[in-house]
Amino acid sequence: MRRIGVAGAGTMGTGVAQLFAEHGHQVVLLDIDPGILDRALREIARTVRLGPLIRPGLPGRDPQEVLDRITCTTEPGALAEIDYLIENVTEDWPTKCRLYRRLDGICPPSAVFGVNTSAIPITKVAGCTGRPDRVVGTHIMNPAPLKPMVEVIRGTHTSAETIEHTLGLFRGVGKDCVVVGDSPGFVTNRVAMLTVNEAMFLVWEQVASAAEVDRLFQQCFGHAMGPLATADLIGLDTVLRSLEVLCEEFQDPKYRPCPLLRRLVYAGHTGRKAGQGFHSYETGEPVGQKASVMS
Ligand SMILES: NC(=O)c1ccc[n+]([C@@H]2O[C@H](COP(=O)([O-])OP(=O)(O)OC[C@H]3O[C@@H](n4cnc5c(N)ncnc54)[C@H](O)[C@@H]3O)[C@@H](O)[C@H]2O)c1
Repeated sequence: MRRIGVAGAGTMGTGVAQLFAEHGHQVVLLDIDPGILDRALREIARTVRLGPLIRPGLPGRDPQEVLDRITCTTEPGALAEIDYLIENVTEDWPTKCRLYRRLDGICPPSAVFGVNTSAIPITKVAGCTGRPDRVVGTHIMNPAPLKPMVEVIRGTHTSAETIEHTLGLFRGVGKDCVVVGDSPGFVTNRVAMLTVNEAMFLVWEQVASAAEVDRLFQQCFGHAMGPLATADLIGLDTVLRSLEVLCEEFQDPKYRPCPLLRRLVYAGHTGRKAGQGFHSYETGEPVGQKASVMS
């Protein structure tokens, strides 16, 4: 059993806290917003309760036992005794850098910092700390309790010991890992963000509707979800920020975000978490409706 600090209780932090608490770890869950922490606990209770339906074959768990392992806080000082941090705050460089500088002075020097970013280089994050050898990319897929693979990113200074420690931690919660080198977007998002952005341009140019684009990917290529439903699941605000990071880091306009993506984010239609993105989720399931801001 380890003490895991989880920073950020949004889409990713909620799933990461659940994953570690379900496997018997003590979790300290940090966010700046108490309302988001309350929502995270409600969501974890709901998902654990539905576990046997969502994950057939896996043992059912008692939601209260899982919740009892999670301590919520808005105070970074509560992470003073953790063994391992998994950071999932907003994909915004000043926000992440400020938090790493603060936590570097709070968390034990031996603690490893796992960076769950979509695109920011791990070596850049490590530069905000005095422990660059103990900073490693832990790109966890969404939803964290369900996806079997973690992309582990070795920054310039990440030590072999930190990589081994990280692989052991994730294997212990049932995840497989692939270790890759450092690059903006790593392997997965350097490719995936281009794909989802190009799919958005197809809708923007009225070549096809969002539902048609997704159906083609599902039925021609056998993908479980099309690129626009995937973008909705990630969160369109996070997709936009990730494309901006890729554009800035590579200085390559091929990553310029589609104007339709910006418009949806400005309208608050950030995808599944908002009930509306490229698809509508008001009934709990995508129906492939056109968002009004698209026309
Ligand atoms: N959504 C995905 O599918 C996905 C997948 C892998 C990685 N990521 C990465 O994970 C990170 C979080 O993404 P998300 O989708 O969960 O975003 P989100 O917007 O749902 O959640 C971010 C949370 O961070 C909190 N936060 C902001 N500043 C904070 C601070 N200083 N201290 C503590 N909490 C703070 C916010 O209140 C919010 O609850 C991003 O870096 C993103 O790129 C996202």
